[in-house]
Amino acid sequence: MLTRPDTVVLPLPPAVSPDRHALFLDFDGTLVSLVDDPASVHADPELCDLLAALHARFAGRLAVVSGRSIEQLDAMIGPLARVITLAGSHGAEIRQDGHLQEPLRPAGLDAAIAEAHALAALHPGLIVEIKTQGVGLHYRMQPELEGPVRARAREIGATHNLYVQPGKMMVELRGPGCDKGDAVRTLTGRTPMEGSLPVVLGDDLTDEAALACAQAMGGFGVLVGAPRATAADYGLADVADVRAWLWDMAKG
Ligand SMILES: O=P(O)(O)OC[C@H]1O[C@H](O[C@H]2O[C@H](CO)[C@@H](O)[C@H](O)[C@H]2O)[C@H](O)[C@@H](O)[C@@H]1O
Repeated sequence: MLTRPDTVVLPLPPAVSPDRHALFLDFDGTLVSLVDDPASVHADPELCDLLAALHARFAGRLAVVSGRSIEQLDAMIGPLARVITLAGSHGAEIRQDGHLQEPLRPAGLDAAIAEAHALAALHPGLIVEIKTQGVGLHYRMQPELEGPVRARAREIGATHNLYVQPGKMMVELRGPGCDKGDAVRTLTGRTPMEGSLPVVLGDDLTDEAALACAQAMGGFGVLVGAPRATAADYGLADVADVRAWLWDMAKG
């Protein structure tokens, strides 16, 4: 539920404690800045150092919870991705201690990918992003395509029984039935996060389920970016502020 109206400037988050809290961090727009081409994103050395420091300080009570697939997170983050807990594909995939939990690939996904490519063939600025559980249509380079692309995505989703996931300058077709809040609930029910209060940082609509979950479980959510309707209690302005706040938490 979006409990905060879109005009409210949220306060800065309080400090969190490794003894009481678990950290759930969104990736794009929270840990790394948004760019035109989703395939060009990678975790820079400072971000890898930060995640490693948080993983150590919070004794494993850290997860990256992303709309990206775990396959993509592995490629973007590198070897450290094998060490930290990951929830990918908007909560559908979870990997912890080397154990991967993933649903079946959605039945209609290959047909949806073919239709996404057919649409992109008509619009050179449209990027098709193929993921293990979904397909994204990115119009950041041609924002005027938002209306028609979202309309076509709704048609493709209805035809192939796929959930239409809106995002920033993109829309995705993915398997239905899970969200990032489910991933937060699942992980906080397991060692080493069991009993911890979840703290969720995220910027996009897909993060709202996790932000609401954190608040409902006695933790809190932090919205990254400009004020908007949100379930988060706190806010940070941008990726640089997120990293600075997280470094403070990592150093204690
Ligand atoms: O949950 P996240 O980790 O934030 O993933 C959400 C989506 O992020 C990516 O798209 C966004 O970042 C792109 C690269 O900066 C940008 O071009 C795009 O406009 C943003 O929406 C990713 O490509 C998607 O697959 C994720 O679902």
